[in-house]
Amino acid sequence: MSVLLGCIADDFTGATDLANNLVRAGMRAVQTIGVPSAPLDADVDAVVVALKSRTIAPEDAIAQSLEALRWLQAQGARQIYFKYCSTFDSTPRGNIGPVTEALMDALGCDFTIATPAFPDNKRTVFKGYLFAGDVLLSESGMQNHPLTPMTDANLVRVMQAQTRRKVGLVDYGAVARGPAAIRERFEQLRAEGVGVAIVDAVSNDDLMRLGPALADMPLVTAGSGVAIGLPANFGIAPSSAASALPKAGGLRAVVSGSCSLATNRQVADFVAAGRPALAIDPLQIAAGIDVASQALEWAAPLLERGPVLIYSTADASAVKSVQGRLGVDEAGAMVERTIAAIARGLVERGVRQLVVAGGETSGACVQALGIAQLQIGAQIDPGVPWCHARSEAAGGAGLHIALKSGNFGTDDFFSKSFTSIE
Ligand SMILES: Nc1ncnc2c1ncn2[C@@H]1O[C@H](COP(=O)(O)OP(=O)(O)OP(=O)(O)O)[C@@H](O)[C@H]1O
Ligand SMILES: O=C(O)[C@@H](O)C(=O)CO
Repeated sequence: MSVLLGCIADDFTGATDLANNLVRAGMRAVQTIGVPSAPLDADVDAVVVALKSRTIAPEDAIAQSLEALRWLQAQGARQIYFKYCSTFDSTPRGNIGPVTEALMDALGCDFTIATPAFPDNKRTVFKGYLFAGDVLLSESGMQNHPLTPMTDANLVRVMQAQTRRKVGLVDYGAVARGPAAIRERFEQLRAEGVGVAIVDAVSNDDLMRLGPALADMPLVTAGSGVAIGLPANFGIAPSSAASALPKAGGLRAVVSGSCSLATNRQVADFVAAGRPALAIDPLQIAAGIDVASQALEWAAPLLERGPVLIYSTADASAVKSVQGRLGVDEAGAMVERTIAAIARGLVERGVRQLVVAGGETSGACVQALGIAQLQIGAQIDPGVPWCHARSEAAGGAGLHIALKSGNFGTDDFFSKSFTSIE
């Protein structure tokens, strides 16, 4: 079984986001948790290897990405896609630039693109400037991100600061004229010694015009948006069969460790609807209280009438205060461990439909659940599909799981997720 498109994603929810767009465009896709140790045993068109490499040391991100590349090549991948965040989360140290460069070297490729455009989630690129919603990236709140503050929206500058290859721009003029004009611009840039081209795109039509121009490129680097234009290059058309999953059953729950604005609204909406919800307090975890067991005891009698929500989600000032007392990394790790233990306990108690909010939180939960591979199903909201996976915590049985990026999803996401698979 040979895959067509081999993808490397720098975080878990981002991997699901990419796989979702591929499935919507007709590809059958699976997501692996880390680089598998054995050959793929699924008949699919695309594989997304999910790493947790966004904010680790650049040399570690390179090593993990190259290991993923080697595994994907061994599965026959004809084109490689490096997926990063639609808000281009990175610092001058990386990891977008260094990983791109290492993949280019390994593939012997002298030219690639970089575009985080994802119009379905209001990420657009114009004249090389990235917008999140109606404002420049650097005014969107991302300038205050604790790990990857994005203070410059000019992606040519941002990318140039993290790569030795020359960075150029395929601007909207070329993109609007279609694949031939885009290819012509690629050749012009290549002749000027450019190795990485930021590409403008403000709509899905732009991404569909970009797709054919990428058909012969060994490496594509992008957010998830560019993926919508690639399956057609392999003769694949959208089909609902690609997103078919086994029927969902079992108890329902949501766990959330995301403190993003969208997740805060989603928690408030769930609570306001009068549904059972329990907040967990990081300071109690730090005090040695067995918060996970208490949460599971609380949930047990409510699950039959579920869904229930267990969350550490809090607003920015509450998070800052906890971080001030416990330290940023320590607070994060403690909360992640606790939510992961809760997720495991819920599945051990019969939960088979689980929504997890937050990228880091999802990573911790998927690992605690003993999940190695996710089959991608139908979209709930842009960037977030239901997935199906075998889980050690379920005794090897399958469960449905949705991994939601912090800033994705409508306010009623937690309730509507479950009605969407009834
Ligand atoms: N109340 C809290 N106080 C301090 N830290 C918290 C609290 N709740 C969660 N955290 C930590 O904050 C981090 C949230 O990151 P996570 O990636 O899960 O969500 P996100 O940033 O909203 O999602 P994404 O990466 O998809 O945008 C985790 O490390 C989590 O453990
Ligand atoms: O591209 C995005 O915005 C998401 O898939 C993501 O990577 C969030 O961490």
